[in-house]
Amino acid sequence: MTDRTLTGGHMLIKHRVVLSLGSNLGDRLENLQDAVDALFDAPGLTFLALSPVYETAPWGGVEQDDFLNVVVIAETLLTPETLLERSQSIEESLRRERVVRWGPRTLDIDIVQFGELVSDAPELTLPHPRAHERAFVLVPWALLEPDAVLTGHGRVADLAAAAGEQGVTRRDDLNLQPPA
Ligand SMILES: Nc1ncnc2c1ncn2[C@@H]1O[C@H](COP(=O)(O)OP(=O)(O)OP(=O)(O)O)[C@@H](O)[C@H]1O
Ligand SMILES: Nc1nc2c(c(=O)[nH]1)N=C(CO)CN2
Repeated sequence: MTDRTLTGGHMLIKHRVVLSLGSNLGDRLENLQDAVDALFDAPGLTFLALSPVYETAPWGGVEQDDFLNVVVIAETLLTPETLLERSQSIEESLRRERVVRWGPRTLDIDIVQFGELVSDAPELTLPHPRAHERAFVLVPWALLEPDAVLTGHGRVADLAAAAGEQGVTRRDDLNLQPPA
């Protein structure tokens, strides 16, 4: 969904973005809450929806603790690069450690989809190259927007069904507040 706004002679394009947040180190719920708050603290990102919290088995073959994952949907006039910088500085401020690929982390923010942009740049691949096979992304996203399409892969609810819900448990006892 794309909307164009004329501001000071510049054409700004509003994109709908889907973000995946995960944590499996420290106070996982607090890490997610801090990340949700920080994402929307600075201007340029408008909150649309937050999924319930899911507890998820680690994906990727590294033996580690279970994650808490959520999906956030927003609208933005930021460029993809600026949104990535914002996400990475939030990860750093939560002292995220990246020792092992796909290993434990206090916070991970992935840009799953940015409008319908497609990019194969290694710094920012869009849509996220592994989102279509990750139940921890697809199941929460499908709950918010079953009919959304993951660009190049199809309907999110169908992809979630194909990925299976095994290892993905909705935790209604864990509450995140939407950003203020
Ligand atoms: N869509 C994207 N969202 C976030 N980061 C991305 C994306 N595409 C490429 N990257 C790049 O991936 C790099 C490594 O990211 P990171 O360490 O978070 O990987 P990971 O979380 O271990 O694995 P994964 O990317 O499979 O979730 C980041 O520095 C970033 O530049
Ligand atoms: N369940 C789950 N597994 C993961 C996750 C995550 O957020 N949730 N993030 C990873 C980093 O890429 C690797 N594996």
